[in-house]
This record gives sequence, structure tokens and C-alpha cells, in this order.
Amino acid sequence: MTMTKMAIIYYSSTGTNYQLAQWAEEAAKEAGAEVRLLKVPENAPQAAIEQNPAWKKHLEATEHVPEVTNDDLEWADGYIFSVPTRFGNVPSQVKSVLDGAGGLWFQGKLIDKVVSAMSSAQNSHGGQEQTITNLYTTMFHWGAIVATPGYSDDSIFAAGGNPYGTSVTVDGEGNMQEDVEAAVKHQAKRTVDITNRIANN
Ligand SMILES: Cc1cc2nc3c(=O)[nH]c(=O)nc-3n(C[C@H](O)[C@H](O)[C@H](O)COP(=O)(O)O)c2cc1C
Repeated sequence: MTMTKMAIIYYSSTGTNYQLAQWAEEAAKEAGAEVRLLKVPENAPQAAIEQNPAWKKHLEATEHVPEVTNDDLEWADGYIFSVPTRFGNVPSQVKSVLDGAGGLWFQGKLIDKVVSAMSSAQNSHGGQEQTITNLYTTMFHWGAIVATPGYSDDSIFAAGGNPYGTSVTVDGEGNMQEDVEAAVKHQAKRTVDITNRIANN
């Protein structure tokens, strides 16, 4: 039996979703998966980045993280996404990656990938659930198997109770308002478990 291959794909301007992705990476490895932690390429104008010291600092601190490519999407049996809310939707950087997978979709190579998603926003009702379900809409088109956490573990209640995927509220200084580490790790392990069953490696 080969190891289940998981791609943990995140976009982050100021580090929140990078942290969620790192917790997911740790848990997915613990669950026995072969894991690639991958960032969504930044495509914002340098002038915009320069105006936000936290954004610039985060970009520099994550220069070593490989950028996700279509080869990674083809390679993985399952994906865990972590993306911040942008007006209730995924950032344009993430949409670029999704749209860039059109060729893979056309060849049927995204069918039966197992997918689960996480998010963050500045307000507790700022669009986290909407962002996750908007991402899942694309996954439905891909023929992916969307694996939500539902209420499959007590950690989900402690994290704010988002059944679509773990989400966190983060203030302007980047401080998380809920303790979501356990929920992220549960979601990652559950996604590996479901991917194991679907991929049948
Ligand atoms: C263009 C833009 C739009 C945003 N829209 C929302 C929003 O609709 N609701 C909200 O609560 N936060 C919103 N935010 C705040 C981000 O969701 C927040 O900065 C992000 O979750 C932090 O994650 P990161 O540290 O991984 O970048 C927005 C931020 C930007 C830059």
C-alpha cells in the first residue's frame, strides 16, 4: 500500500492561513500521509504589498515555501485548502490557481480528488462559511469528493462550530480569536482518512 498523497494549499497575506496550513500539515503527516505544503503564488502589485508591512514581512518569511502547480494538483489524492475571506469569496490569487487547472479538468484528472477547506476573516460573521462554500462550488465542478468536518468531533464546537470547514476570526494585528488548532488537526486527519478510503492506494 502506497502512502496517501495530500496537498495542503494555502493563500495568506498576513500569516493566519499559513498557520492553519502548518497545523494541517503536522496532523496529516501524523495520520500517515505524504504531504506537500504549498502556497498559492502572490500576484498582487508590489506597490500594494509595500503599503502593508505585515503583508511584506509574511511574504519574505515564506519565500522558502514551494508554490502550488498543476503537477501538484495531479499528484495529490486529496487537497486541504486554507484561504482568507475576501468579501465573502476566495482571494483572486486562489481563483487564478483554480482557473489555471482548466486543462487538468478537461482531461478528467481532478475527478475523485478528496477536498476539505478552511478559512479566516476579520469579523466573526465576516463571510468564512460563504468563502468555504464558494470554494466547494468549484470542487463540485471538478467532480471532487468534498469532505466537510460536519460536527464529527468536539473540537469543532470549541472552534466556533463551523461544519463546512474550520474557520477563525483574526483581528487587525493577526491575533486569532478562537482556539482552532485542535479542530484544524481533526479536519486534516479526517480528510486523510477519507482520502485513504477513496484513493484506495
Ligand atoms: C480585500 C480584502 C477583503 C476582505 N474582506 C473581508 C470580509 O468580507 N470580511 C471579513 O471579515 N474580513 C475581510 N477581510 C479580512 C481578511 O479576511 C483577513 O485579513 C484574513 O482572514 C487574514 O488572513 P491571513 O493572515 O492568512 O492573510 C478582507 C481583507 C482584504 C484585504
